[in-house]
Amino acid sequence: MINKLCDKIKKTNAPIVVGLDPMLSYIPEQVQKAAFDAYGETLEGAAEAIWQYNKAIVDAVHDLIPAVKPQIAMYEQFGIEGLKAFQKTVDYCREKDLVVIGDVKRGDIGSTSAAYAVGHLGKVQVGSKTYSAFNEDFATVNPYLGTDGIKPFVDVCKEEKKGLFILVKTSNPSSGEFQDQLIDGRPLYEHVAEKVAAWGEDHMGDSYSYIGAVVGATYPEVGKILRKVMPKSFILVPGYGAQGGKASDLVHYFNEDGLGAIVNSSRGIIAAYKQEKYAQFGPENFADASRQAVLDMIEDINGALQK
Ligand SMILES: O=c1ccn([C@@H]2O[C@H](COP(=O)(O)O)[C@@H](O)[C@H]2O)c(=O)[nH]1
Repeated sequence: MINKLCDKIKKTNAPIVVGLDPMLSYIPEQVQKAAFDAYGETLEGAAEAIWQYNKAIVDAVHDLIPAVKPQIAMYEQFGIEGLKAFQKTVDYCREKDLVVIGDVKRGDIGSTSAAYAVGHLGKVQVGSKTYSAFNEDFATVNPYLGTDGIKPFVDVCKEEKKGLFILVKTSNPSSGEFQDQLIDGRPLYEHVAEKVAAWGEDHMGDSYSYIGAVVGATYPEVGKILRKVMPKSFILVPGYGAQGGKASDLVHYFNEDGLGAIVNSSRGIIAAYKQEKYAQFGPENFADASRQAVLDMIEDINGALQK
């Protein structure tokens, strides 16, 4: 899967990932109305609205991008119906040949991590049969529990040729509270990054490891350091756009081969029609606004990389 991600980035010339983080408040009136007419103002109605919204956006942008990153929290808030919409979204994006990064941020003691890994990346055994439940290509994982919490994910990734993005330095304002704490004179995120590099050593694709890292766009100086600590790890970079990360800050997250990082934008793409810049599209053409926002993001990132 890491080779597919690299190939698709080269083919689209777009080191970006569209975050499918649907909130009802982003979904235009007409999409909500159609869903509520069919299912009422119920959890099922909400799930239908987010599914139709996602589908329209994916249809509008899939040819431009290598990958999507559905954020499971936005679906889980609607319970089982929301999770069904998550699954439909994952399946639809895979049908469109997109790499799917499940932003699920799992991680627990080993036996529990094994169940998470099976559910999101592997196959679950039911009697004599096996099923892929959610079937994402990559999942985000929290490393706080240490090696025995990560190993089950790595084992499933090896079996299935799938990958991980492990939280190393997150984009949020408070991320430094724990992640910047010095241990033996170096911040915790550097220690975690060394582990990510080590965990990935024996699960390599052609050029990059299947085991990648999350490093926020909002801490570019840290990104520059971590790129060197994990030269073979792909970096998933959230925080561009809505959280303030800028393309010019992201140049050092990439390697000299032009690969090694993939920049996420969620609200900035899926709710583009709400921005003044894309107001001419109007809510009825929300998916066209998203397409334009993707084109602008690609130009912005590539422009910075070529300078
Ligand atoms: O450090 C992190 C890790 C994950 N995220 C997730 O990425 C998106 C960002 O959404 P935007 O709308 O582009 O701000 C969201 O799903 C976060 O949970 C992150 O932001 N930072």
